[in-house]
Amino acid sequence: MTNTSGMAVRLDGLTKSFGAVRAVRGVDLDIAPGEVVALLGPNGAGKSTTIDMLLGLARPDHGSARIFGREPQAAVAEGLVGAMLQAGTILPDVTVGELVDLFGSLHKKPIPVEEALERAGIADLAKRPTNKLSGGQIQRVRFALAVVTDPELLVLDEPTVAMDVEARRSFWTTMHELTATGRTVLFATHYLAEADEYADRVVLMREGEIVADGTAAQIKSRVAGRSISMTLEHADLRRLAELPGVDEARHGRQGRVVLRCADSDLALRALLATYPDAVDIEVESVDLEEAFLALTSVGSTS
Ligand SMILES: Nc1ncnc2c1ncn2[C@@H]1O[C@H](COP(=O)(O)OP(=O)(O)OP(=O)(O)O)[C@@H](O)[C@H]1O
Repeated sequence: MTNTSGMAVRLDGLTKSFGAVRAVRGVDLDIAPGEVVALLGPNGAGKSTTIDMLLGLARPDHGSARIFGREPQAAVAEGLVGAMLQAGTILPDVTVGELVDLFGSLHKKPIPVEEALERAGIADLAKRPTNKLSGGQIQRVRFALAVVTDPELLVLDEPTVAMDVEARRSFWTTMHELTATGRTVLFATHYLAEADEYADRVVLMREGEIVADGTAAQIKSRVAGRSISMTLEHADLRRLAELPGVDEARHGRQGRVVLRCADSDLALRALLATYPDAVDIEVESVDLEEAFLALTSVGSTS
């Protein structure tokens, strides 16, 4: 049996430049077995370069990447890793079934082709020539190639990029079934909702560095905590802004008053003590999009 004890992924001081471009600047990241982690960041943040180094497709200038304690190439050769990358064409002049079979046969312990196609939701495409596929279907074939080796770790670079809403939903249903069996997943995405909904943990990158790492809820709360909105007659915004835990007070929609809070619990207690006539009170988290923009925009502090 394969020894897969220890961290599924361990990146230690990973650094890479392309000429003057410092693409990845000292990334440390541990991913435990069974975690589903989203790598989020704006264009050029260094996500693909990090993934390439993790898979042994690019050599770091400094630092190291390990998969279950092994060098990336060794882990890939052992079939411990399944990857779905954006780049790379799919072999033409074969059927989908033949392609997945060929790919599986290069590895030690492939699952049956039918099962890989089933897991990717393309059982009906087995006999389809690979040059007769839509963009979304090609993504699913890539996914079948990633799972046919029955890997412990799946690394997916923007897996749902060419899929419509329905295809995306069914893709994630399939992923859920896989992760329920304890597989580890690292996926890069631009869809914040996907990270929010499907990842146990979100790692935000900006300019080659990790700027936030936690559950989606923790990351949201990093950005100005929460907001409290209420109906309050004759509100004095200046005094409201001075309440403990409050950063800013403003008028919101439909005559409501909104407090942006660093500490919403503290602010709520102070609000109720000072303004008993505040009614219709709602406490809301900032959404991941606000947090993403705040934490990844150049010049923001983290
Ligand atoms: N082969 C290369 N040669 C030169 N510069 C590169 C190369 N690969 C990446 N870069 C640069 O390194 C930086 C990080 O790029 P990378 O592709 O890792 O970011 P990313 O977060 O994956 O972006 P995207 O979301 O657009 O895919 C960018 O400034 C990019 O232009």
